[in-house]
Amino acid sequence: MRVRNRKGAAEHLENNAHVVVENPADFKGRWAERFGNNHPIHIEVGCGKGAFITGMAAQHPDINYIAIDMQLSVLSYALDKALEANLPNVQMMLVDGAALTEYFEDAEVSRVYLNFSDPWPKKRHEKRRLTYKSFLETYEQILPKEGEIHFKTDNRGLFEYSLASMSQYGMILEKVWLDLHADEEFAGVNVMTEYEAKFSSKGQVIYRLEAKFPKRG
Ligand SMILES: C[S@@+](CC[C@H](N)C(=O)[O-])C[C@H]1O[C@@H](n2cnc3c(N)ncnc32)[C@H](O)[C@@H]1O
Repeated sequence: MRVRNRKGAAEHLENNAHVVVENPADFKGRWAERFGNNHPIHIEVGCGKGAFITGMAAQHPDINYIAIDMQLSVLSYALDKALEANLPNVQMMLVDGAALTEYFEDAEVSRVYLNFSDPWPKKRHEKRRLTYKSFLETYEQILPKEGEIHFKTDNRGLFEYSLASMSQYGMILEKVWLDLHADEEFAGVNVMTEYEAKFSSKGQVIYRLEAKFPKRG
Protein backbone atom coordinates (compact mmCIF):
# COMPACT_ATOMS: atom_id res chain seq x y z
CA MET A 1 0.00 0.00 0.00
CA ARG A 2 1.34 3.39 -0.97
CA VAL A 3 1.75 5.78 1.99
CA ARG A 4 0.77 9.39 1.28
CA ASN A 5 0.65 12.51 3.37
CA ARG A 6 -2.54 14.59 3.42
CA LYS A 7 -1.46 16.75 0.49
CA GLY A 8 -0.49 13.70 -1.57
CA ALA A 9 -3.82 12.03 -0.81
CA ALA A 10 -5.74 15.18 -1.80
CA GLU A 11 -3.80 15.43 -5.08
CA HIS A 12 -4.40 11.74 -5.79
CA LEU A 13 -8.17 12.28 -5.44
CA GLU A 14 -8.09 15.46 -7.56
CA ASN A 15 -6.07 13.74 -10.30
CA ASN A 16 -8.69 11.01 -10.57
CA ALA A 17 -11.86 13.07 -10.80
CA HIS A 18 -13.30 10.49 -13.22
CA VAL A 19 -13.64 8.17 -10.18
CA VAL A 20 -13.76 10.57 -7.21
CA VAL A 21 -16.66 12.92 -7.80
CA GLU A 22 -15.52 16.49 -7.11
CA ASN A 23 -18.94 18.15 -6.77
CA PRO A 24 -21.34 15.33 -5.96
CA ALA A 25 -24.29 17.68 -5.38
CA ASP A 26 -24.17 18.42 -9.15
CA PHE A 27 -25.22 14.83 -9.80
CA LYS A 28 -28.25 14.80 -7.52
CA GLY A 29 -30.97 13.15 -9.62
CA ARG A 30 -28.44 12.60 -12.45
CA TRP A 31 -26.29 9.67 -11.31
CA ALA A 32 -27.47 7.58 -14.26
CA GLU A 33 -25.77 10.15 -16.53
CA ARG A 34 -22.54 9.93 -14.54
CA PHE A 35 -22.49 6.12 -14.84
CA GLY A 36 -23.80 6.14 -18.41
CA ASN A 37 -26.56 3.62 -17.62
CA ASN A 38 -29.67 3.10 -15.48
CA HIS A 39 -28.36 0.25 -13.33
CA PRO A 40 -29.37 0.25 -9.65
CA ILE A 41 -27.10 2.25 -7.34
CA HIS A 42 -25.75 0.72 -4.13
CA ILE A 43 -23.77 2.88 -1.72
CA GLU A 44 -21.44 2.04 1.14
CA VAL A 45 -21.29 4.68 3.87
CA GLY A 46 -17.90 4.54 5.62
CA CYS A 47 -16.18 2.47 2.91
CA GLY A 48 -12.72 2.74 4.49
CA LYS A 49 -9.98 1.36 2.24
CA GLY A 50 -12.44 -0.01 -0.30
CA ALA A 51 -11.98 -3.81 -0.37
CA PHE A 52 -15.73 -4.42 -0.03
CA ILE A 53 -16.99 -2.02 -2.66
CA THR A 54 -14.37 -2.93 -5.26
CA GLY A 55 -14.95 -6.65 -4.58
CA MET A 56 -18.72 -6.22 -4.92
CA ALA A 57 -18.34 -4.15 -8.10
CA ALA A 58 -16.22 -6.87 -9.70
CA GLN A 59 -18.80 -9.53 -8.72
CA HIS A 60 -21.82 -7.46 -9.88
CA PRO A 61 -21.10 -5.50 -13.07
CA ASP A 62 -24.83 -4.67 -13.45
CA ILE A 63 -24.89 -2.66 -10.20
CA ASN A 64 -23.39 0.81 -9.86
CA TYR A 65 -21.50 1.31 -6.59
CA ILE A 66 -20.67 4.54 -4.79
CA ALA A 67 -18.06 4.41 -2.02
CA ILE A 68 -18.47 7.13 0.60
CA ASP A 69 -16.06 8.13 3.33
CA MET A 70 -15.24 11.38 5.09
CA GLN A 71 -11.54 10.57 5.62
CA LEU A 72 -9.22 11.71 2.88
CA SER A 73 -6.43 9.21 3.55
CA VAL A 74 -8.60 6.07 3.61
CA LEU A 75 -10.47 7.14 0.49
CA SER A 76 -7.15 7.54 -1.31
CA TYR A 77 -6.41 3.84 -0.60
CA ALA A 78 -9.90 2.87 -1.79
CA LEU A 79 -9.16 4.84 -4.96
CA ASP A 80 -5.96 2.82 -5.53
CA LYS A 81 -8.01 -0.39 -5.45
CA ALA A 82 -10.65 0.95 -7.85
CA LEU A 83 -7.99 2.16 -10.31
CA GLU A 84 -6.09 -1.11 -10.15
CA ALA A 85 -9.25 -3.12 -10.82
CA ASN A 86 -10.34 -0.61 -13.51
CA LEU A 87 -14.02 -0.94 -12.65
CA PRO A 88 -16.47 1.15 -14.73
CA ASN A 89 -19.19 0.73 -12.08
CA VAL A 90 -17.45 2.39 -9.10
CA GLN A 91 -17.53 6.05 -8.09
CA MET A 92 -16.35 7.64 -4.84
CA MET A 93 -17.30 10.62 -2.74
CA LEU A 94 -15.39 12.33 0.08
CA VAL A 95 -18.40 13.49 2.10
CA ASP A 96 -20.19 13.04 5.42
CA GLY A 97 -22.89 10.36 5.29
CA ALA A 98 -25.13 12.68 7.34
CA ALA A 99 -25.58 14.87 4.24
CA LEU A 100 -26.62 12.22 1.70
CA THR A 101 -29.85 14.04 0.78
CA GLU A 102 -27.67 16.81 -0.72
CA TYR A 103 -26.28 14.30 -3.21
CA PHE A 104 -29.15 11.93 -3.97
CA GLU A 105 -32.73 12.52 -5.06
CA ASP A 106 -35.52 10.69 -3.22
CA ALA A 107 -35.37 6.95 -4.07
CA GLU A 108 -32.28 7.38 -6.29
CA VAL A 109 -30.29 4.77 -4.32
CA SER A 110 -31.36 1.12 -4.25
CA ARG A 111 -29.39 -0.20 -1.28
CA VAL A 112 -27.22 1.11 1.58
CA TYR A 113 -24.32 -0.91 2.98
CA LEU A 114 -22.81 -0.17 6.39
CA ASN A 115 -19.74 -2.21 7.28
CA PHE A 116 -17.88 -2.13 10.59
CA SER A 117 -19.12 1.37 11.33
CA ASP A 118 -17.38 3.19 14.17
CA PRO A 119 -19.17 2.05 17.37
CA TRP A 120 -18.99 5.37 19.25
CA PRO A 121 -19.63 3.53 22.55
CA LYS A 122 -20.14 6.65 24.70
CA LYS A 123 -23.79 7.66 25.05
CA ARG A 124 -22.93 11.30 24.33
CA HIS A 125 -21.66 10.24 20.88
CA GLU A 126 -24.77 8.25 20.00
CA LYS A 127 -25.75 10.69 17.22
CA ARG A 128 -22.53 9.84 15.34
CA ARG A 129 -23.44 6.15 15.02
CA LEU A 130 -24.41 5.42 11.42
CA THR A 131 -27.51 3.57 12.63
CA TYR A 132 -28.77 6.46 14.81
CA LYS A 133 -32.30 7.53 13.90
CA SER A 134 -31.26 10.70 12.04
CA PHE A 135 -29.09 8.55 9.73
CA LEU A 136 -31.99 6.12 9.25
CA GLU A 137 -34.19 9.08 8.22
CA THR A 138 -31.57 10.08 5.67
CA TYR A 139 -31.29 6.57 4.22
CA GLU A 140 -35.08 6.23 4.07
CA GLN A 141 -35.31 9.42 2.03
CA ILE A 142 -32.81 8.39 -0.64
CA LEU A 143 -34.05 4.77 -0.85
CA PRO A 144 -37.30 3.60 -2.48
CA LYS A 145 -40.17 2.32 -0.34
CA GLU A 146 -39.02 -0.91 1.33
CA GLY A 147 -35.40 -0.06 0.49
CA GLU A 148 -32.77 -2.13 2.28
CA ILE A 149 -29.83 -1.62 4.59
CA HIS A 150 -27.23 -4.40 4.87
CA PHE A 151 -25.03 -4.04 7.90
CA LYS A 152 -22.16 -6.06 9.35
CA THR A 153 -19.90 -5.56 12.33
CA ASP A 154 -17.75 -7.36 14.88
CA ASN A 155 -19.03 -5.06 17.62
CA ARG A 156 -21.79 -6.70 19.64
CA GLY A 157 -22.78 -3.46 21.41
CA LEU A 158 -23.22 -1.61 18.11
CA PHE A 159 -25.06 -4.57 16.61
CA GLU A 160 -27.56 -4.73 19.48
CA TYR A 161 -27.96 -0.95 19.39
CA SER A 162 -28.60 -1.07 15.62
CA LEU A 163 -31.20 -3.85 15.93
CA ALA A 164 -33.05 -1.77 18.54
CA SER A 165 -32.67 1.51 16.64
CA MET A 166 -33.95 -0.01 13.39
CA SER A 167 -36.89 -1.78 14.97
CA GLN A 168 -37.87 1.34 16.97
CA TYR A 169 -37.78 3.23 13.67
CA GLY A 170 -40.29 0.74 12.23
CA MET A 171 -37.85 -1.12 9.98
CA ILE A 172 -38.43 -4.80 9.28
CA LEU A 173 -35.51 -7.04 10.24
CA GLU A 174 -35.49 -9.60 7.46
CA LYS A 175 -32.34 -11.59 8.22
CA VAL A 176 -29.96 -11.67 11.17
CA TRP A 177 -26.67 -13.57 11.47
CA LEU A 178 -25.05 -13.97 14.88
CA ASP A 179 -21.99 -15.69 13.36
CA LEU A 180 -21.75 -14.82 9.70
CA HIS A 181 -18.65 -16.85 8.95
CA ALA A 182 -20.31 -20.03 10.24
CA ASP A 183 -22.84 -19.73 7.40
CA GLU A 184 -21.22 -21.81 4.66
CA GLU A 185 -23.79 -20.81 2.08
CA PHE A 186 -23.20 -17.08 2.63
CA ALA A 187 -19.43 -17.59 2.66
CA GLY A 188 -19.58 -18.29 -1.08
CA VAL A 189 -20.83 -14.76 -1.84
CA ASN A 190 -19.44 -12.81 1.11
CA VAL A 191 -17.03 -10.03 0.18
CA MET A 192 -14.87 -9.20 3.17
CA THR A 193 -13.98 -5.69 4.23
CA GLU A 194 -10.54 -4.79 5.59
CA TYR A 195 -11.87 -4.71 9.16
CA GLU A 196 -13.71 -7.99 8.66
CA ALA A 197 -10.52 -9.74 7.50
CA LYS A 198 -8.61 -8.32 10.46
CA PHE A 199 -11.15 -9.16 13.18
CA SER A 200 -12.21 -12.57 11.83
CA SER A 201 -8.56 -13.65 11.57
CA LYS A 202 -8.37 -13.02 15.33
CA GLY A 203 -11.33 -15.36 15.84
CA GLN A 204 -13.93 -12.65 16.45
CA VAL A 205 -17.54 -13.36 15.54
CA ILE A 206 -19.04 -11.26 12.74
CA TYR A 207 -22.67 -10.13 13.01
CA ARG A 208 -24.81 -9.21 10.01
CA LEU A 209 -28.34 -8.03 9.32
CA GLU A 210 -30.55 -7.13 6.40
CA ALA A 211 -33.39 -4.73 7.20
CA LYS A 212 -35.92 -2.91 5.08
CA PHE A 213 -37.91 0.27 5.59
CA PRO A 214 -41.70 -0.06 5.85
CA LYS A 215 -43.93 0.91 2.90
CA ARG A 216 -45.49 3.95 4.69
CA GLY A 217 -48.30 5.86 3.01
C1 LIG B 1 -14.09 1.40 11.29
S1 LIG B 1 -13.92 2.00 9.68
C2 LIG B 1 -14.53 0.66 8.67
C3 LIG B 1 -14.09 0.76 7.25
C4 LIG B 1 -14.60 -0.34 6.29
N1 LIG B 1 -16.04 -0.26 6.12
C5 LIG B 1 -14.21 -1.72 6.73
O1 LIG B 1 -15.09 -2.47 7.18
O2 LIG B 1 -13.03 -2.06 6.63
C6 LIG B 1 -15.26 3.17 9.59
C7 LIG B 1 -15.14 4.16 8.44
O3 LIG B 1 -16.33 4.94 8.43
C8 LIG B 1 -15.99 6.28 8.11
N2 LIG B 1 -17.07 7.14 8.62
C9 LIG B 1 -17.44 7.29 9.91
N3 LIG B 1 -18.47 8.16 10.00
C10 LIG B 1 -18.75 8.55 8.73
C11 LIG B 1 -19.70 9.46 8.16
N4 LIG B 1 -20.57 10.13 8.93
N5 LIG B 1 -19.69 9.63 6.83
C12 LIG B 1 -18.80 8.98 6.04
N6 LIG B 1 -17.89 8.11 6.52
C13 LIG B 1 -17.86 7.91 7.85
C14 LIG B 1 -14.66 6.49 8.79
O4 LIG B 1 -13.95 7.57 8.21
C15 LIG B 1 -13.97 5.14 8.57
O5 LIG B 1 -13.21 5.12 7.38
